[in-house]
Amino acid sequence: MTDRSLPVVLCQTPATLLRTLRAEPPLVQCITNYVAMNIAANVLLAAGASPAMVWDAEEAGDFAAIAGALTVNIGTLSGPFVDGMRAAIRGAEGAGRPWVLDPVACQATALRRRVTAELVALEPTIIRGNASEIRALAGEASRGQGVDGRDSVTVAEDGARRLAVDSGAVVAVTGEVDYVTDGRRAVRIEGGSPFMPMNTALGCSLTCLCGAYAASAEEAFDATVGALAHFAVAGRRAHAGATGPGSFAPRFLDALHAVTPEELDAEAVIHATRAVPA
Ligand SMILES: Nc1ncnc2c1ncn2[C@@H]1O[C@H](COP(=O)(O)OP(=O)(O)O)[C@@H](O)[C@H]1O
Ligand SMILES: Cc1ncsc1CCOP(=O)(O)O
Ligand SMILES: [Mg+2]
Repeated sequence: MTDRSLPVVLCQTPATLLRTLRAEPPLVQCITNYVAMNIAANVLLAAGASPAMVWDAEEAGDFAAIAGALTVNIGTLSGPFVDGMRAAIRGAEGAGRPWVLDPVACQATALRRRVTAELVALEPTIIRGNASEIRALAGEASRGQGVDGRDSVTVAEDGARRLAVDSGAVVAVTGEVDYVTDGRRAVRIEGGSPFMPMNTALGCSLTCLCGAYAASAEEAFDATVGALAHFAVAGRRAHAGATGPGSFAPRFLDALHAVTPEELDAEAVIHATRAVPA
């Protein structure tokens, strides 16, 4: 890691968290969309975690109580999904487990705005979205086009800080350079690949990986940084041998699997920054 002030900002480095994740693979309940289910499950398995795409309301609450973490994604929203989300969040909270919200395309329709507002009020541990989604959640103008972000991470940083303070969640804004804040601390993470936004559901998969890291982390901030650093390092490695989004995809899975905890800390480019602007 490149920034000497990081030990002040992070209690547990990405390597520490990845070591624990691989030694005791966490069961992660992922309520995600139909596009992402298979892709995200493979991402979690490659990274070293144990995914379960369980969302029906009849069992979602019971399952959340036995999982290490829950992730909730509104990508292919419908009434039954929302019922499952409510039940799972109740189960996770009852069991004291962290849960992560992915507000896919939350700016796009009245239904998405309403459901996202309800979910944020239920106090997610972590919120992870692209810059357009985070700007919309923060009450700012969003240029998002459906599920795709069209804003820069930089313009979403102020909103992310306010959202973190107002919601109590750690907020991650992803894009070319990622930004993570809890309203007090903030870091930027470099890496990844321009082929990543050309592969559907990688953001959704990253949200699920945030859950995997949060399952055993002492702090949600460190867990979020760990998961994003893992993606950034694997993405940069995979880009090196790829000729386009198609050849990038299998290389990315291989890289998620191959990176060791020591290599993760050595290759991650993480910079601490001021959470409160001067
Ligand atoms: N231009 C880019 N260069 C490098 N990495 C990127 C780029 N755009 C997105 N990523 C990475 O892709 C992953 C998914 O982020 P993003 O595309 O913002 O989410 P979403 O798929 O939800 O819109 C993150 O790890 C992010 O850092
Ligand atoms: C294409 C699409 N349509 C509804 S959900 C979804 C996947 C979005 O995935 P991501 O937000 O990770 O790009
Ligand atoms: Mg997304």
